[in-house]
Amino acid sequence: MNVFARWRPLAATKAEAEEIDRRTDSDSRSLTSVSIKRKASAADRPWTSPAAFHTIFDPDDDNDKLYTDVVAPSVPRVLQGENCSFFAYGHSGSGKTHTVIGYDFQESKNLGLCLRAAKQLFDTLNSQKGCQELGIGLSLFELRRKTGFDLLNNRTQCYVREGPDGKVHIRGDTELMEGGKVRVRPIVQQPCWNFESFQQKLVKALEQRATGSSSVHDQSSRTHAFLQLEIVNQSLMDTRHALFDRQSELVPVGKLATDVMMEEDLKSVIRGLDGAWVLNRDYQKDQTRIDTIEAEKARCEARVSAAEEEIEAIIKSRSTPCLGAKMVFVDLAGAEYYEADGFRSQASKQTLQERQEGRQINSDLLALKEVMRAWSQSRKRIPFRSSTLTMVLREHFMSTGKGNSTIIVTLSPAAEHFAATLNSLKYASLVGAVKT
Ligand SMILES: Nc1ncnc2c1ncn2[C@@H]1O[C@H](COP(=O)(O)OP(=O)(O)OP(=O)(O)O)[C@@H](O)[C@H]1O
Repeated sequence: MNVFARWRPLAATKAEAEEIDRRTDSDSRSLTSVSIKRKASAADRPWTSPAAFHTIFDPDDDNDKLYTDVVAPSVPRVLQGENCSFFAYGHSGSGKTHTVIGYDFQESKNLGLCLRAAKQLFDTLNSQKGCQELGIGLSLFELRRKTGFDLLNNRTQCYVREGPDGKVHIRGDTELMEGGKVRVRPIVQQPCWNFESFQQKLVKALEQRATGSSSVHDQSSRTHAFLQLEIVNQSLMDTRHALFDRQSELVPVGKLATDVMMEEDLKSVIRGLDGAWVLNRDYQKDQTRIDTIEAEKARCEARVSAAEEEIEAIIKSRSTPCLGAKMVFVDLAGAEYYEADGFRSQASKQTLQERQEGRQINSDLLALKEVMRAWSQSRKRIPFRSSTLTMVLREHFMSTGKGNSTIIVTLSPAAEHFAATLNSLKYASLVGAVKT
């Protein structure tokens, strides 16, 4: 994995008056290591990371510089059909949201990485022959504990489930429609055909992002936010909708088939005098009933498979290689360090629920680190199931080339955040220094 680090500027507050003493060293393999110590005093021993970082950005480097060095080199690969991902990792308040999403949506130098990427994609697609009909399908959801919230669909609650095909699906509740039809909404993907509409939809959706109290500040994003940009055309969008309709048809039929089977199984046994279950000789299993519903289920499954194949065919027969390519940006929830100095005062303001949430975030991040390490080393067993966060990311890791994943660790230079900064650097250097 490519690992970058970014120091944010000191905040103009009393608490951030003192700065961490830090030094950057490049080694012969062009990867960089960093040494930090709490104070400039000679008595304080520095901690030095392994050579694990591509670049360490200074507080003066703006989002534009980061985009040019970190994300822009991946755009030609996306245009060739490859998937890429970018994760922002760091303790609460270190600058993840500023980096990935940004807080200023007007000034181009301050745009978050995802918006800048969308801008470059649109500029390139508009200037290339045969690409004018392409757009970006935007999905945006946040993950809080084990539940997703679709920010492009009024924060509809979604659930992360592994399907019988072994794939992980994120879907809302089953909705009852007019005429008794049901629908199971997947995460919404909004097609955007120009940058302005992409920006508008993103900014509106971000208004729904949840904030809460972290051990550092009160306006912390206590969720992992996933932004996916997929290159789409109208025909791909239409076929996806057809697939969702067919999946919705399958849900009640599949449930009915299970119910019928269970009912018939239950009727065909009775409890004997000794309490044990024995065959009910007075009941003959209604095999015709079972076969009828199983045949209906098989028909629905075949319709789902046909729609899936149609999507595959559209992507395979693409006249432009980038159709279906994805860029994923993840603004991870901030790691929490309760015992670290500097965090105690704010941490004591947190509710029990917020502290439990903080522990859940830490365990998600630990699981992610293990997945990244196992995946980078091409290990046979990758522990995707160890958390909901890694389950959600499974499909993405499986479809992304090794060189196409990037982690950006964001760091506070304030001495009072020393312990948290040290932890973030240790985390990132463990991922970055993996021998493949
Ligand atoms: N590189 C930077 N340049 C200027 N300001 C920054 C930078 N990084 C962060 N900030 C500012 O610091 C504050 C905290 O940043 P941000 O909200 O991005 O942190 P975070 O890591 O996402 O926190 P949390 O995990 O708690 O949501 C914001 O006011 C942000 O504008």
